[in-house]
Amino acid sequence: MKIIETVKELRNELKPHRQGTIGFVPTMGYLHQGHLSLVERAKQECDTVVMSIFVNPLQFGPNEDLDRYPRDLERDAALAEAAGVDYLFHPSVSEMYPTEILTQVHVEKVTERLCGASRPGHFAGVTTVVTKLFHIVEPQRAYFGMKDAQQVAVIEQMVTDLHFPVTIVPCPTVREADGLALSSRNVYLSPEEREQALILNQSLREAKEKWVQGCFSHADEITEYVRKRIQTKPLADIDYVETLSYPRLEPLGERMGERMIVAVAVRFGKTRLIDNVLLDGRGEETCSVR
Ligand SMILES: Nc1ncnc2c1ncn2[C@@H]1O[C@H](COP(=O)(O)OP(=O)(O)OP(=O)(O)O)[C@@H](O)[C@H]1O
Ligand SMILES: CC(C)(CO)[C@@H](O)C(=O)[O-]
Ligand code: BAL
Repeated sequence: MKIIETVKELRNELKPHRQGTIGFVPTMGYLHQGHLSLVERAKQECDTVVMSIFVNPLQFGPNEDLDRYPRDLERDAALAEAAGVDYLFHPSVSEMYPTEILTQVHVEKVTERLCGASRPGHFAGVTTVVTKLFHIVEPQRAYFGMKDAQQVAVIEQMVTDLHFPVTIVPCPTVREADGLALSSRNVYLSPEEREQALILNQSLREAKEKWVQGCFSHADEITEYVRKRIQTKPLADIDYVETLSYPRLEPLGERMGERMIVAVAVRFGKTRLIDNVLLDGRGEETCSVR
């Protein structure tokens, strides 16, 4: 595996690989099995696998955890290499943003709710950096986790609207044995917070079971069920619980959608965790976006 820090060098290195399929796994590092599952899938489908590790300042709000976001390049490089990554792109902030950036990519509507509402500017930061990365790597396939289901919907929309020649491959959320979705931010949790955070997956799973059994008559009932279950945990500070259509992420209110997502963001102390479940009759594992 080669570790590359500049755009120029990566473009040069990738030239001979352009005959085959290039698969791309963008990340912010501090790798875990969730990231590695994306690499595994890319290895199955592509000739060359590029992973980026870049903690993108543009997608963090002024009071968010940019400075304390966990970083460990040495450990990440060992994990990426063992997983079979061919090129690890790890640019500096000045390499990615050499001058003040005056061009940004904004996706409308699908960015209005959920994390788009609670993290203003976040998705413009994501779509802008992903556009830059796509232009640098020029992958045929790019791999994203459904833990960030809104991110998948937003990037799919961008790629469709702007004719990016890349296929977005959504991959299932990888969880700990007890159900907690793997996240780099889990390292911030105290043992007590971690224990109480299990309510996210528990309440979403229960909601899915009840939905399958026909216990809910409309979307708002599902939201209320999950909200009440999460509220039983004293350390849980709810940012949002919503049941929306997927991938358009439109409110359903007193209706049911054919394909819905129940998405949650909850703070435990200073740590904000997200999780979701798709209600589409086909199970979360299918997770195609369209
Ligand atoms: N548990 C997981 N299962 C599958 N994919 C995941 C998981 N966690 C993250 N990913 C995916 O890995 C890619 C990089 O995500 P990122 O580096 O932000 O990791 P993260 O652990 O989600 O970090 P954080 O939760 O702190 O935002 C994204 O496509 C994300 O959806
Ligand atoms: C896609 C991404 C790497 C863009 O910075 C980030 O949002 C992430 O890690 O999900
Ligand atoms: N996984 C999304 C990146 C972020 O939280 O900023």
